[in-house]
Amino acid sequence: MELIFPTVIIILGCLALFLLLQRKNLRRPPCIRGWIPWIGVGFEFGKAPLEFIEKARIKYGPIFTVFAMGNRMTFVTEEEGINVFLKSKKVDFELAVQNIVYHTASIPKNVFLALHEKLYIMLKGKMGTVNLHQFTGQLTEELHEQLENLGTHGTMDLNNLVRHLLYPVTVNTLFNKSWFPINKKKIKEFHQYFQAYDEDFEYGSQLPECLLRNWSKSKKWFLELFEKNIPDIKACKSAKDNSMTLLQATLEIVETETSKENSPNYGLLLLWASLSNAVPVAFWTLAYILSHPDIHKAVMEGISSVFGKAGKDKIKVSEDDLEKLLLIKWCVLETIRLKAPGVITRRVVKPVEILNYIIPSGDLLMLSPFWLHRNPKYFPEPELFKPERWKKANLEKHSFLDCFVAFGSGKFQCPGRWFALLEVQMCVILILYKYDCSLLDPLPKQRKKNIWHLQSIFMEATEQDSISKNIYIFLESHDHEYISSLHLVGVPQPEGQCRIEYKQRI
Ligand code: HEM
Repeated sequence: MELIFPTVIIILGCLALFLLLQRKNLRRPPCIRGWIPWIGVGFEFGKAPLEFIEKARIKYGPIFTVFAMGNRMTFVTEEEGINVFLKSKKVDFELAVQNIVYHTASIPKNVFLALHEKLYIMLKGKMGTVNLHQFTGQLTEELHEQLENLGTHGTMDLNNLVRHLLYPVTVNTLFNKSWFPINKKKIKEFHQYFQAYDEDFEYGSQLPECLLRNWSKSKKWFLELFEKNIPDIKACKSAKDNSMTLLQATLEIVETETSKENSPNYGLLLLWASLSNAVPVAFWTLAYILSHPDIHKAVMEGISSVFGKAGKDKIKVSEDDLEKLLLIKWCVLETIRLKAPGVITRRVVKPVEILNYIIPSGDLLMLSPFWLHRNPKYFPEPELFKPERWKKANLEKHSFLDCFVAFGSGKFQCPGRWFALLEVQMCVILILYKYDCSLLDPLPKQRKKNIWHLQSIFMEATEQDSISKNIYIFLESHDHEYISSLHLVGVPQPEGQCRIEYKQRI
C-alpha cells in the first residue's frame, strides 16, 4: 500500500509531463527524427541531403524539422517562412555559422563573434558597387597574363582551364600580387590541396578532424603557407596609392582587435570564400553558353560589337563595356540561379511563429536557394537556362529577381557578390574574345557525393576508434544505395570531365 501511492503519483506526474510536451510539440512543425538517439536521421539525410529535403517537403508540407547529429534543422520553403528567415530579428547568422567557422578554419567562437561585424563591413565596402571599378584594371591584366599560358590552341577539361585562370587571378587581385605560386610543382600542390579542402568542407564543418585525414592535411598545409607568408603579404602595399588589398585589410583588423595568431586562419577562410563559389560559377556559365548555340551566337555578336574583330590586342574591359554586354551578365546570373547553394542557415534566438507553428529557440532555420530557384511559382520553367528572364530584374539599381537568394540575404548577404559577378563576366568575355571555343562533351551533371566517399572517410578511421567502425559497418550495409547527395554548402562542381576545344581567333 505504501508503495502504490508514490507509484501512482509518479505515473500521474509522467502523464502530465507527457501531455505538456505533447501540447508544446503540437505547435511545432512535423519532425523527422528517426529512432537512433542523437544521430536521428543523420545517415539518411547525410547520404542525399537535397533529395531528402525535397521529399520531406512533398510529404510534410512547407515547413518541417529534420533531427540529425544532435541538431534540429527546421526547413522553410514558402513565403511566410522565407520572410521570417530573411527579415526576422529572432534569427541570427553569426550564431548559425560560428561552429562551421570553428571546425573549418579553427577560429575560436569568441574571436569570430567579436570580429565578425567589423570584418563584414570592411569586406562589403571594399567589394561594394561604388568601389568595384578599382578591380576592373587589375582583373583584365591578370586574366590576359593567365590566358597567355593557354597558347594559340588546345583541348582541355573546361573545369581545369577555369581553375588555372581564376585561382591566380583571384588570389593576385584580392590577396597580393605575386603571392600565388609560379613554380609548376607548387601550383599543382596548391590546386590539389585547395580541391581536397573544398571537396570535404561540408564534412569538415561537422565531423571531428581526426576522421578526415586528407582534409585535415590540406587545412594544415594552407595554415602553414599563410603563417610563412603573412609578413610578406603585409609588407607589400600597392606602389600606386599605398592602398590595401582585401587580405591586408582583413589582417589589419584581426591583428589590431585580437592577436597575430588568428591571421593564418582568417587567410584560409577568405581564400575559401573567394574561390569556392566563383570558380565553379565561371565553369558553369561557359558550359551553359557553349552548349546553347543560339545564346553562344548572340554572346559572340555582342562581344564583336563592343570590341571589334578579334586580334592580338590585349583589350581593356571597362564598366561601360560591361553595361553594353547585358546578355553576358544575364547568363552569369541565370547560371547562379540554377547552380545555387543547397542551403543557407540562421539560428533561432527567440521562439518564432511561422504558419501557426512555433519554432523553438536553438533550432537552425534552413532555406534552400537550390530548391527555391526551382519553384515554378517564382521562376517559370525553372529547369531551363533562360538568361532573358533577367530582363525583368532592376540590375541598374543593383537588385536581383524576387526570390533569388543565391547570395543569401539580409544583414550579412554575401559581401563578395559584386566582385564575383564582375570577375566571372570578365573571364567569359576575355576567353570568348580571344578564342573560338566549342565543347567536346555534353553539359555535365553536377557532382554527386556518394556513399562510397563517406564510407572511405570512415574506413580510414576505423583503425582509430570503434564509433567510426560502427558507422563504417552501417554504411557498408547500405552500399547498394548508391545514392547521390547533391552538395548542401555552396555552388556544386561538375561531375566528370567536360572538354573544351579552343583556337585563337584572328
Ligand atoms: C557566385 C559566387 C558566390 C556565391 C554564390 C556566394 C554565396 C554566398 C552565400 C550564400 C553566403 C552566405 C550569406 C547568407 O547566409 O546570407 C556568402 C557569404 C560570404 N561570401 Fe560569398 N558567394 C560568392 C562569391 C564570393 C566571393 C568572390 C567572395 C570574395 C571574398 C565571397 C565572400 C564571402 C564572405 C566573406 C562571406 C561571409 C559573410 C559573413 O561572414 O557575414 N563570396 N556567400
